[in-house]
Amino acid sequence: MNLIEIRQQLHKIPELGFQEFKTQAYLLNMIATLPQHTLEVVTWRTGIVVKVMGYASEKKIGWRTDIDGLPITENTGVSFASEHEGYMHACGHDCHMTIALGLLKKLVAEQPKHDTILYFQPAEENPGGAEPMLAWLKAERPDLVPDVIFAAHVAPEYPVGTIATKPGLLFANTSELYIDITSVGGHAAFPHQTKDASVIAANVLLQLQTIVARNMNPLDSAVVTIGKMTSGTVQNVISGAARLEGTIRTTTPEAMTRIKARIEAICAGIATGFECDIEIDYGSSYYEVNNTPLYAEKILAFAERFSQTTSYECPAAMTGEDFGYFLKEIPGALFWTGANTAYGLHHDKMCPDEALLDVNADFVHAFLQTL
Ligand SMILES: CC(=O)N[C@@H](CCC[C@H](N)C(=O)O)C(=O)O
Repeated sequence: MNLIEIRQQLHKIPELGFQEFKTQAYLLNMIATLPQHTLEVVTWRTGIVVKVMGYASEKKIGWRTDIDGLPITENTGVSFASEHEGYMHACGHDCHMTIALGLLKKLVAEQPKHDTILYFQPAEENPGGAEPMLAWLKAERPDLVPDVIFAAHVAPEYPVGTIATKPGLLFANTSELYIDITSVGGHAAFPHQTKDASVIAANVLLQLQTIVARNMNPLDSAVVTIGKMTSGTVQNVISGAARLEGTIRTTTPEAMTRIKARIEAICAGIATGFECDIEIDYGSSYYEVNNTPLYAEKILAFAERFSQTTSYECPAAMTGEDFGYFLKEIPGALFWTGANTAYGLHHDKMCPDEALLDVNADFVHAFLQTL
């Protein structure tokens, strides 16, 4: 089966974090079709670790792919659209898995010098699979912890063959943010008997906007975004409950701590002022993706030499990636790879150019041999 067919089959079965049962079964089946004499395959929850034994190994080289989808209803119109209503591979993880399978096929066909370990990691979007997967590896299978590790992420805005990364910080620290307001609802005509949760939520939303504008050094980038706000039930009832859902992004862990302290102070002040109850939950948080300079530079230099790619030293972005937890403990780097699609990540029409699959399987295979 060629890589385009594999990607299209994976695209049909997106599943949420730690529920990637069909995806895991599909990947295990594909891995089972390969000659097994150099392979060791182990599973961890819905993830898979595949070790390819090197012929004269002096180190363990890791390649990580994420495997989960998003709760988005697909609107691409492609013939191989998601068969799971309400779910979509809108962040390119179907492409990431296919590149990893293409890489594995090459490693089996041509045994590498060094042990090469592929990590099919669940739950990148939510709630985060990298941190618990690495903890399990360290506790139960330290022999499968790599000495160096790499990963790629599709980049809609770049042409296929563009390999973009940078030394140091590439992606932000992230934290989800959920704020629940509980107050007193009632009849729309008797506001004096209520404490309107919609008005309180509006105050919280506006005061949150002061954090980046007034509490952060303008030379430090940060984001506080509320992406979803819900309140009330019907037009003539004053709401007694509201919920704000968002995300925080920072370029340092210290800035994340500062922002959270400000959110808590603002919510405490509003709760006192409006006589209501406000609960904050930070959901899942990811550590920054901080590339080891040596390896980011190696990727860029190799992409410049390799016949199918060009290199671009890109700026950091406020996206998040739980691959940051691997890089917190293990040297390595993540790079963007061009996907040439008009729609951005997490868009319901995001549709990567499948030419990227073979280019990246070839590129990653050739790059890992240089280490
Ligand atoms: C590459 C990418 O788009 N990553 C996601 C990671 C989500 C982190 C978490 N669920 C959050 O929303 O904070 C991103 O949104 O950057």
